[in-house]
Amino acid sequence: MDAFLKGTKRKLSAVEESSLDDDNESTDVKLAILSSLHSNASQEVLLEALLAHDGSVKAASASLAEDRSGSPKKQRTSATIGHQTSLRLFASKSSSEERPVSPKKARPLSKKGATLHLYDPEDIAEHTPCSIIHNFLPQDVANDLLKELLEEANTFEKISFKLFDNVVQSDHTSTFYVGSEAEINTQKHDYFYNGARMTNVRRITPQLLRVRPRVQEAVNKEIQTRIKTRYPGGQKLKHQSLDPWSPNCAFVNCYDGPQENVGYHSDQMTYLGPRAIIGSLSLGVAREFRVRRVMPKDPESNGTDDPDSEGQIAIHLPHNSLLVMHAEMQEEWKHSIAPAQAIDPHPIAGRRRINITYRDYKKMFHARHTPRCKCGIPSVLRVVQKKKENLGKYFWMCHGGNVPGKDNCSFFQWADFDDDGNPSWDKARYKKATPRSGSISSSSV
Ligand SMILES: O=C(O)CCC(=O)C(=O)O
Ligand SMILES: [Fe+2]
Repeated sequence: MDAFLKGTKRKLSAVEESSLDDDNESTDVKLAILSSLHSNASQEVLLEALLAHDGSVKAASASLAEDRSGSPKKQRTSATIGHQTSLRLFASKSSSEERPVSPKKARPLSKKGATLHLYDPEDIAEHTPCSIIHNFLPQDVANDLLKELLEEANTFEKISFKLFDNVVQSDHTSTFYVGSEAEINTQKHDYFYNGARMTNVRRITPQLLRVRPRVQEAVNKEIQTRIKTRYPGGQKLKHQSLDPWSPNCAFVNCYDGPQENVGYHSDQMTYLGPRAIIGSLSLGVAREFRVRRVMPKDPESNGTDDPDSEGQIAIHLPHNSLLVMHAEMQEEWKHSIAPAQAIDPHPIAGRRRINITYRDYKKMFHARHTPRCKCGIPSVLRVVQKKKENLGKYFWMCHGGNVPGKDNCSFFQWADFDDDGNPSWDKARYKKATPRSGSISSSSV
């Protein structure tokens, strides 16, 4: 998982109205400001509000004030899963065949500060960067996989990741599965996540292996449907790979009880390449997956843009559903698993939800090929999401500073991929260099 948001440390100054928009403040300062404005709220609630509003103290504060005034539409935690309904019931004419457009062009239905709940696969495909298949596996296959992973999950670990300036533990547990003993070794030695090596890597289990071809086939079909019906001109996106999606590893998460959650983030593209596609299978307790578009900042706006101006969309993920995160997801949207107020216990899993994200680690993005920073470790691949000037440009940067007690070496380099996402060091496949001029400091991304 990627680091969520970042800020540079500065000494706490007086709490002023003007500091509400200061993106450079550290989390501690932001929390202190929020705490002074909402003295009854716990640190946890304040941090959640800050996360939900992309680090904007002003937006977080407004939403906390609204919560306090009892507005029902501003619930931070989700209630138990609702009924299957479709937005199409309310629309006069809405069919994906009639309108082959990118979701970018579709009128946003979600509104600032509100959550739009979607259940229907067509609604989800139309309004989010995802598609979903309900009742994906034959019942016995889904149950066998669930039972196997519940057993595995007894020894999963919490992972540390960087949230603003603080390294925190996510409260849910997870483990990473790869294909062979040799791959376990390379994962443990060559690959870096949040500036450090991963220790908890396991060999893929029989049931994960059994299900993989079905996921592969379904995701490749969904990708083609997406391209034909949703992308401009029926063409794949720029930097999207031409290769069929071929998952070779799986990240498995376990959420035990309604409160275990994961905050808004984009997944790391470092070893998947740009326009990464992920097949995400949900088993056990149904939970809410939330997505929201990352809104770029207009340099003219003097920081008055609201990152939450489109609101968020909740996709309900019942047992045995396959969610495909399509090529626009990691660059243009963020996602989270929201804490729930209540859950419906599952007959096999009880309070637990298992999530498997099948991923396609690309050969040419192996950590031995990707640029190294001055710390001597493979750098992290990111994309400009906020500043309009360089929006959508990819870059490599040092993530060594995510390790407690270590600093970033400030390595920064624009990434160079061709239209099909091949990196420039892949001499056999890379087609044309995209001209990039001038040098730029990481502060302008
Ligand atoms: O649990 C889920 O459905 C999503 C998990 C996730 O976002 C991740 O592993 O990066
Ligand atoms: Fe994720």
